[in-house]
Amino acid sequence: MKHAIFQMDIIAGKPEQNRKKMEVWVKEMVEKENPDMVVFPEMWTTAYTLPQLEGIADTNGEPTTSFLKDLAKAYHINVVGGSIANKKNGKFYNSSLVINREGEVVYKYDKIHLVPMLDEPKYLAAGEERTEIFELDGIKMGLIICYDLRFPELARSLALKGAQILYVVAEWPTARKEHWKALQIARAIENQYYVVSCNRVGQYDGEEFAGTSMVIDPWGNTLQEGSETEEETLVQAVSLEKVPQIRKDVPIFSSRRPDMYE
Ligand SMILES: O=C(O)CCC(=O)C(=O)O
Repeated sequence: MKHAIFQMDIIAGKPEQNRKKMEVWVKEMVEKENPDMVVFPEMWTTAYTLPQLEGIADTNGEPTTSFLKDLAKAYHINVVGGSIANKKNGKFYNSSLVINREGEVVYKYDKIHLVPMLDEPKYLAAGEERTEIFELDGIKMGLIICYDLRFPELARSLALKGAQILYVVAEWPTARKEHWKALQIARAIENQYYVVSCNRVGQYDGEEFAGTSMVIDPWGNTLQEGSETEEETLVQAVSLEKVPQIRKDVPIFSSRRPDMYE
């Protein structure tokens, strides 16, 4: 499973321009790297322009869902579509979507942990649906959004449901960069799956974002790490045989004692 991860600098409040930028990037990537999967960051159509979402957020996932479905079909690639500001029933959500090579939406998720440090609870509604795993090219996967990374129960629940790769889409600030790295490595080691993340770079409203998108294997080795400041693409293939092997070598799932702590 070859990934192309777009560590993007987002044009604040300009969804059309960001979609255009994404389209150009996908076309280039497909020609150059022929990836199985492309991965985008959190809130990549608008950035954190939360007070101005009326008029620039999607409505019921549109137009971004159709845009990504067309891209997936045209280039026959899987798309972990980061997340977008999304208006539903009069409320704004931070919504993720995942699309397969046939252009079918295989997963939707509204961020359940809203981040107080970026004022999300003031402007957004929290998702109320439990996270689930999804499957692409026969591989079971999970997805979380940024602040969700701080809640190990969520990453563990996806491992227990069978995820072999955890995607983390983010706009994680530089101020807490060390947490970003350490938590991703911890989630990979404790769940013995791959962690593949996509964080934005650049600044908005005085906040600088940390880049440092990562691919971490189930042993906790960092296979790829993006720069802290530059817009760039990370390309990394992952081989899934490592997951059962490491789970056999260090059998934490059979050693667990949920009766003692749940
Ligand atoms: O938890 C953090 O420090 C950052 C979280 C965040 O920026 C987000 O969820 O968008």
